[in-house]
Amino acid sequence: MLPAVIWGHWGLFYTSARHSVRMSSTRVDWKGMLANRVAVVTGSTSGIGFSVARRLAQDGAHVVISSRKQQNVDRAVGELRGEGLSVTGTVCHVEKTEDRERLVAKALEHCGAVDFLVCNAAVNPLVGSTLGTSEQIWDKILSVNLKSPALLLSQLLPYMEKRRGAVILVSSIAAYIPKVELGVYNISKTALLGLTRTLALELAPKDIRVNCLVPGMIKTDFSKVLHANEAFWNSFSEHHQLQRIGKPEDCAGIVSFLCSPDASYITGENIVVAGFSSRL
Ligand SMILES: NC(=O)c1ccc[n+]([C@@H]2O[C@H](COP(=O)([O-])OP(=O)(O)OC[C@H]3O[C@@H](n4cnc5c(N)ncnc54)[C@H](O)[C@@H]3O)[C@@H](O)[C@H]2O)c1
Repeated sequence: MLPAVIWGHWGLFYTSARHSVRMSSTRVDWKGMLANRVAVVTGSTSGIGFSVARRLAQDGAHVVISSRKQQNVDRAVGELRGEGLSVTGTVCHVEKTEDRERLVAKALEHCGAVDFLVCNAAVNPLVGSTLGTSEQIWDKILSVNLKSPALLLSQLLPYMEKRRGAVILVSSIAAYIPKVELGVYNISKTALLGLTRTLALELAPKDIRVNCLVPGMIKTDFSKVLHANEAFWNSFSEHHQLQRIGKPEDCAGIVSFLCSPDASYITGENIVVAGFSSRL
């Protein structure tokens, strides 16, 4: 029973506690923690978004998968359904109004309401210096990474009210430790910290919590251009206290926790999942 006690009183120990429960012979069934809840995850056909979608569904939520290509949506939905999870999916390029409308409609098919929104989609970071960036690239990065989460939330909000739900924005350690190679991406991810706080204030009266996941270097296709670059990795890994690169699963449990009732008094926070603390 110890893991359950740990979970109840110190929610942040949830991931390891849950893991130990799964590994033990006396299994405690955690499924159902997010039962009867509906989650929308953008950019969820690969990497961190896919891992988050899988974990929310494992914890009982019905999850709506989305990203830009139908074939990727079909593959992700097929894989998770094959694991017995409750998921649906649709194409949603987060910049496109009509795609966001389609995503909202798909999410409402399950029970007419939505509980959780995880804004994970973002455009590839490597653009170089801020002052050398064209106006077109500025617009693209700010549109996908910053504006689209707010616009999607405003479209979903009427269906999230009275559900005591949660929003998770996905920033980056680049917001805390900017790297010159990442230019405008650093800025878009820093602005998400401000969006988190502003939305937390705006939505508190509706009992909707808004928090921010701040991943460090996580091994995905998105970050390959960075972690496969020896010079970049050597300079970045100087920060690391845990001597490894992160896995998408390292981010998934914390998102599930932030959606769960055990996080019901947490809002406006940034949670760094980076293998180090920028404060140490
Ligand atoms: N991997 C890392 O090291 C790292 C570090 C810090 C932050 N992040 C953040 O984590 C999030 C996920 O990144 P990842 O590493 O899992 O990348 P990934 O490339 O594995 O996944 C990104 C997903 O977003 C989708 N996507 C991209 N642009 C989109 C758009 N316009 N509309 C809809 N979907 C779109 C892709 O199809 C893909 O499914 C991003 O917000 C990224 O900024 C990643």
